[in-house]
Amino acid sequence: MTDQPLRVAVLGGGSFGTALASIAADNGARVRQWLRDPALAEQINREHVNGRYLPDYAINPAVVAATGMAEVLEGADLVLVAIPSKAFREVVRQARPFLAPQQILVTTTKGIQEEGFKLMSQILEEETGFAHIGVISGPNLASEVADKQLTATVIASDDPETRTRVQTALGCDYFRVYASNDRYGVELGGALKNIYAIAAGMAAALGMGENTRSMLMTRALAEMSRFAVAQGANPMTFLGLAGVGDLIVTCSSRLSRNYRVGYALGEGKSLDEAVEALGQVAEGVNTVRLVRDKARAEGIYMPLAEGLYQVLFKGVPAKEMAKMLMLGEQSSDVEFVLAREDVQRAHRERAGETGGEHG
Ligand SMILES: NC(=O)c1ccc[n+]([C@@H]2O[C@H](COP(=O)([O-])OP(=O)(O)OC[C@H]3O[C@@H](n4cnc5c(N)ncnc54)[C@H](O)[C@@H]3O)[C@@H](O)[C@H]2O)c1
Ligand SMILES: O=P(O)(O)OC[C@H](O)CO
Repeated sequence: MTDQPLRVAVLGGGSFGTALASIAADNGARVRQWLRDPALAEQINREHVNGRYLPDYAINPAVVAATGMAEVLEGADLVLVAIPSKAFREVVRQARPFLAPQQILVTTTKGIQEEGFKLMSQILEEETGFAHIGVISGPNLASEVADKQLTATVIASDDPETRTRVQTALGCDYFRVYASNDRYGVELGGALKNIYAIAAGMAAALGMGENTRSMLMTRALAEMSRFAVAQGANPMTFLGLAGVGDLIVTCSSRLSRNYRVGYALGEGKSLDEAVEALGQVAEGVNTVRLVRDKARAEGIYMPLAEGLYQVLFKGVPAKEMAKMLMLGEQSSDVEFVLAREDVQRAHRERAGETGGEHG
């Protein structure tokens, strides 16, 4: 009896979906990719290039693209869903009639659904009720993955079969796949870092230096962890690839779409102009609004998210906001070591002793 190759289906014809499809094919899987645009599907099949999203990289010729859900999903062992958050549920619903419970369903999408503040793996679970559900997230700029630059990612699932099958399907000599059982933390990290990538792009366009970038990234990590703890997630996950790893790459690279939107805003473009010039989805624009609203509703201190919200949606100039943030509370460096409340209490006590002298 011969071993059947793994059968992988990728939903989405964007840059990351395409890069992952090519890796799976490099590893010997039978790969089918679903996308909406018949001309792009034809180009992938004929020229082995995705001219719209990854024009400069060759795709493994074994990847077969198609616009029919049924033919792509038929017999698939592993389904990777790489669709922007706004269309994610709609596409999963389209796929649902062709899915089966033994399949492994994995999201790569770093975004949040507004209704119910749902992460994409929660949507996979709600729409299918299947047991094998996971999340891929990490410092993974798609064009670098397509260029076979040495890269690492995380597969997060509480299901060991999902973790090991994805590690086998995608792990190779240029792409390492580390495992986590904190699906919520890994997924939340991927969504939250997009907010701070916009801020980092903005800071770069305003000519701010390396100290500023380092402060921004580190305070972003503190803010992300604070939010995660409030949502019941394990903040330790943010020490890994899907937390600090992804934060570093997305806050440092012009290859990041979120960083580029921030950069355009820092150059004085309006949000509409910045998004239009990008021509792709920067998930952070929507995420900042959702996270800021949730933080306010739940009383979570998130000055960076609030400041960015004011710049993006309320017309506050980015430079003004940076100045205001520098005059905000000087709280604890690492809140797991020294609680923020302890710093605040010490300031209040000192102010009481000195009759309000600045602490
Ligand atoms: N691009 C990256 O570097 C990268 C890296 C890691 C993770 N991700 C995440 O993976 C997800 C997918 O990213 P991507 O870069 O592959 O693609 P993308 O976000 O640019 O778009 C994905 C694809 O979805 C399609 N699409 C959009 N709306 C649709 C709809 N209503 N119905 C059907 N298809 C629709 C687009 O046509 C495109 O082919 C993103 O949400 C992103 O957060 C991206
Ligand atoms: O292009 P972005 O900003 O969506 O970021 C891409 C990836 O998330 C980087 O890991």
